[in-house]
Amino acid sequence: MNEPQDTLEKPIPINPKGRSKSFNKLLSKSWKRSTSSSNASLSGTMSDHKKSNSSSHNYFEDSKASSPDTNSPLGSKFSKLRSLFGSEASLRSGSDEINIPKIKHISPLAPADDENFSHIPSTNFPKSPKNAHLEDHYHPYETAQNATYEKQHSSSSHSGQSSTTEKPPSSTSNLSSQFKSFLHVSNDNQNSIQSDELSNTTANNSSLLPSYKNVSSSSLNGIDENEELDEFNHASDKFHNGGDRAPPKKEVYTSSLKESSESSFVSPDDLQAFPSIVIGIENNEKQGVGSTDENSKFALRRATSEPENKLKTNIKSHQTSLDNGTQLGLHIQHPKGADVVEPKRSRRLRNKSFSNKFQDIRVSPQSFEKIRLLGQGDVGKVYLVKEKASNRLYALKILTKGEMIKRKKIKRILTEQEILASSNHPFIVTLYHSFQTEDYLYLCMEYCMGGEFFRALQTRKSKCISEGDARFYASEVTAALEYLHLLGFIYRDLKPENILLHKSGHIMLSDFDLSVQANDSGKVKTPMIITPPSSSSSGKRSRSNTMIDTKVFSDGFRTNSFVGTEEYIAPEVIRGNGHTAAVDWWTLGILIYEMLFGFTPFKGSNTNETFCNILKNEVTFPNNNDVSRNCKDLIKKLLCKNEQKRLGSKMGAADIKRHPFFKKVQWSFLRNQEPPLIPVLTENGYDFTKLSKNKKRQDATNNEDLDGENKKSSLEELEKIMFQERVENDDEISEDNPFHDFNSMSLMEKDNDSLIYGDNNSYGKISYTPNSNRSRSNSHRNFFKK
Ligand SMILES: Nc1ncnc2c1ncn2[C@@H]1O[C@H](COP(=O)(O)OP(=O)(O)OP(=O)(O)O)[C@@H](O)[C@H]1O
Repeated sequence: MNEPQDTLEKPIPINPKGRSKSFNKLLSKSWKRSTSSSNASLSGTMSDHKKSNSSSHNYFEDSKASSPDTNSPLGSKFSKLRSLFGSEASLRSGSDEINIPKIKHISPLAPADDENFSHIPSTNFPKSPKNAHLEDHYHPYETAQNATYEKQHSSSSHSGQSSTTEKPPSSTSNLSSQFKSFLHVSNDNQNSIQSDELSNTTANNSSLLPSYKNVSSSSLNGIDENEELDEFNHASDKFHNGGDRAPPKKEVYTSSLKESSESSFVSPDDLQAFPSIVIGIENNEKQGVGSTDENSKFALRRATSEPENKLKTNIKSHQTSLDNGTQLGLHIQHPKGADVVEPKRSRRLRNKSFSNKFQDIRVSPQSFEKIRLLGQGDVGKVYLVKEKASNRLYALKILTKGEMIKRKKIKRILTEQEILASSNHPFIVTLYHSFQTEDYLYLCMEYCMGGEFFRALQTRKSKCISEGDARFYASEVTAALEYLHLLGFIYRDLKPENILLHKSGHIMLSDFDLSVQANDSGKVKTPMIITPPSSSSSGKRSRSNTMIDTKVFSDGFRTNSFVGTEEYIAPEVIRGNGHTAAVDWWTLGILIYEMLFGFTPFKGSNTNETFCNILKNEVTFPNNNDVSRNCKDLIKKLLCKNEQKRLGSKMGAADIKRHPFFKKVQWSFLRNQEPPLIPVLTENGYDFTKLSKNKKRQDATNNEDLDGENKKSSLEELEKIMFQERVENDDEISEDNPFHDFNSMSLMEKDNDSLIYGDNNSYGKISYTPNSNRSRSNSHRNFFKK
């Protein structure tokens, strides 16, 4: 059944310096060091932060201190905060991101073709030692193809990319309601088209793409791949030049919720949105944690969330497709109609775009019992906890308010909450509760038992995986990014550390604190439904290949922040000319490369060298015949330094999904794919928390002034407070509180699939076992060979 554990490599402890952190965090830290002499402990209660008033003050010296609201019963409470940050208004609007001038020193490393850096001779660029041993991969055919493809791409110019400055997160209500409405329609229609897709996919694929076979074998057949790539490049040309675009007026969903009755029509032919109705293999028996039954399949069920009135209006029109879905064995939440009792929502929550999913807070810190520390970031810790009442396991992220104020991370957490709360996607971690106390913010999320995908990679001998397995993870990441882009968010921090593994082995994107909301104009944007040109002589449009232009949601948006993770950062971010959602497609290219080869393509011996390589070097591939031409072509197109020619820059995810590398992927059924490996909690596994103990120790437990015992008791003291403080309800938070926009709320749970606590497990050690249900063609064996 499973291959023995000893085929796994013991992961090497991560050198804290070896693996780069999200870059914005590095910059904030160095900037902070040069501007502040704070000696306050980096984590702790607000009283700790009182001590650091003088140093914190530096950050807000331009702000006018607001006088304490002596009339307010909450005045005294917030005086603690005020003493730290002066004007809360300036805090809320203040950018917490470091602008590019901070790193302008690297600009001489920019490529010679960039007009800003044309004076730098290219010979001055140090060669990455990593790249030095690599085969220079300039296959004449590929080079020619790339040239043709890029020429084709560049022919359709980018208009409307005006420069806008990044603004604090605003309500996404317009966009979100439109999108949710869109998704709602698409979900239902999705059901009706899925059966068609099932029967048509093979036919369509075979008509569009000449060969439909195992990629590992097709990789040996250069001719087939050349044809596919030719076809893709040719189709791209037609596609991007408006070739066979569906007429937008008639078939495109054009409206927000307000016009639900007339606007809910979308031709089933034209939809291939990612459905939020969950399809999957039902796991009727609830699995206890610690079950090591690798044959168990877990459905990734999500409650669909729709405003009740919308559901009622559309019940009739969608009943048929819902029924069709049921026949197909899909999990569909049938609306309860008249029985629905409106749950209580605070006034503030009612104004939020995600208010249909959440109700007033139902839990408090005391509702949870700490099991263990899962990890920690700059301003907080993530604990594995069990909810006392239900025995369910969750990951509870606890962030220290004072620390967030000092590090100007308030905007970050608001964005993170907004994204987690707005999302309803199988590959994005579910937020169950969020709340705040006097000193802390809490995000209670789905516990991703498999931990970081990065750790799973570390257990491979060569730290890499087979192409088939890389395709699996890349397709799930693409779907998650597509969804985020549709919501109007740019993720900006894709890397294996931020991809968590669900107990089922599917991915879960997490850590959205570097994300940005691209559509802050309040303008409702219209998703374009596009049908790519058919290669068949009949010219009949293929329904399974119909795509949505996700780029429309961030059109015209550019932001100048310097964010990302060193080895994953896109050239346009380094150049500082602003960047768009295309940065996410760059990072996807780096991720696929790292999955395949075990290292990133531009890593240098120091930050400057890495940036230089990113700006100057073309991606090269090790002499590795295991990787197909299609795969290399995809990576090259994603790692195109010119963001306007980069794959994904025209239609967003639709561009990527059409690439021949993904030709076998059935995008609507990603959740039904068998993951290459299943995480298992077992005493024979690895304790990754211990491995990463050097990572980001920023808190009181790392205070050099404390010895071992004192550190321990200091942490225990803090944890006591974290799990004891009283929840502050939304209405208790005054408007001048910097955390006013952080909602205390609970998900309206219809279907909670969280793990149940079992006390026979330490929850400390994880191993990854091959999925015996994954077919041979999915090459899980290769995964474990590596
Ligand atoms: N839902 C979850 N399930 C399981 N483990 C999690 C979950 N969320 C976070 N973790 C673990 O906690 C660690 C810290 O999470 P966090 O979101 O703070 O990310 P970070 O990037 O390390 O920190 P930062 O907040 O500074 O970005 C992660 O690296 C991960 O190992």
